Amino acid sequence: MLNTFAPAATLVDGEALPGAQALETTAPPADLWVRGLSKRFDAAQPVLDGVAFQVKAGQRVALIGANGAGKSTLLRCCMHLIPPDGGEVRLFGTPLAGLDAPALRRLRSQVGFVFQKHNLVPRLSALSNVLHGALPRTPLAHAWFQGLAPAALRGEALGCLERVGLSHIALRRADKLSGGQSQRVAVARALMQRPRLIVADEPAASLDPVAGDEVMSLFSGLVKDEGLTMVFTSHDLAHAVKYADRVIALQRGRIVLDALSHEVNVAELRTLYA
Ligand SMILES: Nc1ncnc2c1ncn2[C@@H]1O[C@H](COP(=O)(O)OP(=O)(O)OP(=O)(O)O)[C@@H](O)[C@H]1O
Repeated sequence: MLNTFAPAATLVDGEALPGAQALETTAPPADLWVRGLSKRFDAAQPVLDGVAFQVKAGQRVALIGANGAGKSTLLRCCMHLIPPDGGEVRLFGTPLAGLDAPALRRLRSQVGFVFQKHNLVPRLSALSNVLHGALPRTPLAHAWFQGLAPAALRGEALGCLERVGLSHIALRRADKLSGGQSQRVAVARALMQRPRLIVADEPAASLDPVAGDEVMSLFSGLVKDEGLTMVFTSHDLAHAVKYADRVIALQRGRIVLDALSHEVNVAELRTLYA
C-alpha cells in the first residue's frame, strides 16, 4: 500500500527530504528541523521512530495519519513540551536540547499554539482572551484584562479579532460563543503572540463541516498572507490537501509520505488508513 506513494525521501520544493545529508546543508535554517526523533511511552512499540523532516519559513504543512499514529506526540516532542527519547530538534535554527527552561520558553514564545479544544477562559471576554496572547512579551498582569490593558495592546487585540471577523463581539464572554467563534478567537489569540510559527493540533476537529471549513480557510489564509509558517494535524484529508502546501503522513511513528499538496489527492491519501 505504501508503495502507492513516493518513499519518505520524496522531493519537496526541490530538496531531497528528509535524508540527513540534505538536512545538514540547509541554509538559511528551516523554522523547524527534526532528525531521528524517537519517543516511546512504555516498553511496547515506539510512538515515534526516527522521524526526520524540516519546515521552511512560510510553508504550511499538514500532518496526517490514523488515530494513534503519533501526530500529537510528534508536535509535542518538536516543541519539547514532552522530551523526546532521541534525535534532534532545531527551532528557528536553535537546537532545543540543552536549553534551560527560560531559554526554551523564550524560543517557544515565537510559536502560536491552537488546539482542538480552544482553551479559552470561559468567564472572560473574547478580547481579554486574545490579550492573553501578548503575555509572553508583556509580563504585566493587568495586560490580561481588556479594561486594564494599555490602549496599544487593546488596539492590537481588537485588530486580531478584526482579522478573524469577530471585532463586533469583542466584549462577549467566551462561554457565550459558538464553537466556530471560539476557535476563531483562539486563532486571534495565537496571532496576538506575533508568532513566526503556528502549531495547530486538529484545529477544526470539534467543529461542524461548515464551521470547520470556515475556520481552516480563514486560518490558512491569514498564515499565508502574513508569511507565517504552520504545521497542523488533521483527520480531514480534504483540509490537508486544500489548506496546506505540503502533506506529511505518519504511520506507526514513521513518515510514510512527504509530498506537496498538489501532487497528492484525497483518494490516494485515504489508502493510508486502510
Ligand atoms: N502521555 C502518554 N502516555 C502514554 N501513552 C501515550 C501518551 N501520549 C500518547 N500516547 C500513546 O501514543 C500513541 C500516539 O498517540 P498520539 O496522540 O500522538 O497519536 P495521534 O496520531 O495524535 O492520534 P489521534 O489522531 O487519535 O489524536 C497512542 O498509542 C497513545 O495512546
